[in-house]
Amino acid sequence: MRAGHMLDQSFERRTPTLDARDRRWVQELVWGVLRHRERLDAILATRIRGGLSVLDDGVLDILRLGTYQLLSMDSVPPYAAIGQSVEAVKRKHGIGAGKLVNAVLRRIDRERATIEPALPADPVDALALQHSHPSWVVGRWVSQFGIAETAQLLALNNTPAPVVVRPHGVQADALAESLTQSDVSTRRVPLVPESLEITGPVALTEVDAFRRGQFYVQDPAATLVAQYAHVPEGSVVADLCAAPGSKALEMARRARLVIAADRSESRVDRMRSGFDRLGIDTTSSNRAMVTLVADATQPSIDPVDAVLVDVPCTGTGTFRRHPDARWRLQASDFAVLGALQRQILTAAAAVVRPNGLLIYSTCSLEAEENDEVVDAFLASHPDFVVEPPPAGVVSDAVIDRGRLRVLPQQHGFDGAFAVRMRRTSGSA
Ligand SMILES: C[S@@+](CC[C@H](N)C(=O)[O-])C[C@H]1O[C@@H](n2cnc3c(N)ncnc32)[C@H](O)[C@@H]1O
Repeated sequence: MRAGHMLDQSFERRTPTLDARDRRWVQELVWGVLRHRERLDAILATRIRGGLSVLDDGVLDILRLGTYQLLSMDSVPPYAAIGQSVEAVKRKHGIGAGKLVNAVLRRIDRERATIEPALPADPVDALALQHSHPSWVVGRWVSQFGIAETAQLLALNNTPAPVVVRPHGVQADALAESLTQSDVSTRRVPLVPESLEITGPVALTEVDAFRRGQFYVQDPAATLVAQYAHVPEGSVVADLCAAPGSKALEMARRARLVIAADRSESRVDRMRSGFDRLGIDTTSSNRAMVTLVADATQPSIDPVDAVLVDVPCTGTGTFRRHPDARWRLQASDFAVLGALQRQILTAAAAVVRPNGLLIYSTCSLEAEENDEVVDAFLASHPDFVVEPPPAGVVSDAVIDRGRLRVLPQQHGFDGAFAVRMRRTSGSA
C-alpha cells in the first residue's frame, strides 16, 4: 500500500498460497491495522523516544501490526505477537530494531489497562483519533451530518462490511436453500427483497451455487441504484462506466439489451468473465448483454432508451470496505474527479434519445461529486428534468427530494447517490 498499490489487489497477489483460515487471519490483521492506524500511532508515539518520525517505515509497520495483535486480536497470545514481530523486524532491519520492537511491545503489553490515548479537546480531532480517520475528512462530515451521525459513520467504517449476494436465475428461497446445503447461512436484507446476507465466514467461490452461476455479490446500495434507475421493460440501456458489472446485471432484469462499457480493458475482461460464470450470452445475435472497452467522455453509440453513468469517484461511501482509502484521499481529489464526472455526465446526455432516461450515480458522500455535479448539469441542460421512479420501486427511506441517497450511518449499507433524469426534448 505504501507503494501506492490498492489493498484488495495487493492482498490477492500476496496470499494465494494461504489456506482459507490463514487468509482470514491475515485479512483481519491488515484491515484492522489500517482501520485503527491513527489510534495505534498515538499509542506508539508516546512510547518511542523521538516519536514515530525517527523510525523506518518498515519498523513502524511491524510495530503497528504487533500492537494491533496485542490489543485487539484475542486469538494471538502476547508472547507470540511480540516474538513474531521481533523476528520479522530483525530479519530486515537488524538486531537493534529487534531490541526496540521487543521493548516497545512489552511495554504496551504491560500498560494495556491504561493504554488509550487522551482525546484532544477539539471534537473533530477527538473523533478523528477515536475512530482513526483523517481530521480533515471528519471535519467535512461533521459540517454535513453533525457530530452524532458522523460518530456513527466513523464507527461503522471500522466494522467488517457485510457480504450480500443477489440470486441469478433462481429465486432467493431456492438460493438460500442451496447455500444452506453448502453450510452457508444467510438472512434477508431490509429494503432489498431477494438479496441475501451471508452471515458466517466462508470462501464463497468454493460453494456449489457460485460454480453454477446462481448469484453475484452486490452491496444493497448498488442494488438500490439499479432499481432506482428503473429502466423501462424491454429497453436498450447503456452503462458507460460498467465494470465490474453488477449494476448492468441488475438492469438486465428489465432491459432487452444492456451495453456494458468501461474504459479499462482489464476491468472489462474481468466483467466478461463474471458474466461468463453466470452463463450470460454476450456474443450471439440474441444476446442481452454486450461488453466493450470505451471512454465515457466520448461515447460512440447511437442514442438509447436509458444511460447510466456510475462515475469514478472518491468512494467515501465505501470506506468500510476499503480501509486504505481514507488514507489515500486528498482534498484535491474532489476537484479532479468532479471535472471528470461533469465531463462524463455531459457526454452521456448526448446519447440519450428524446424522452429517454439519464441516470447519474456515485458511491461518494460528498456534495462536490453528487448534488453539485447534477445541479450544474441541470442548470445547463434545461431539456433534462429529475424524474424519480414510480412510488414503491424503492423505499422512501432512501429517497430525498427525488434523489437516491443511501447513507451508511442511516441505512447500514455502502453509501450511494443517484439522480434519474428524463430528457424532455432534443434532436438526438
Ligand atoms: C464506480 S466504478 C463502476 C462500478 C460498476 N458500475 C458496478 O456497479 O459494478 C467506475 C468505473 O468507471 C470506469 N471509468 C473511469 N473513467 C472512465 C471513463 N472515462 N470512461 C469509461 N469508464 C471509466 C472505471 O474503470 C470503473 O470501472
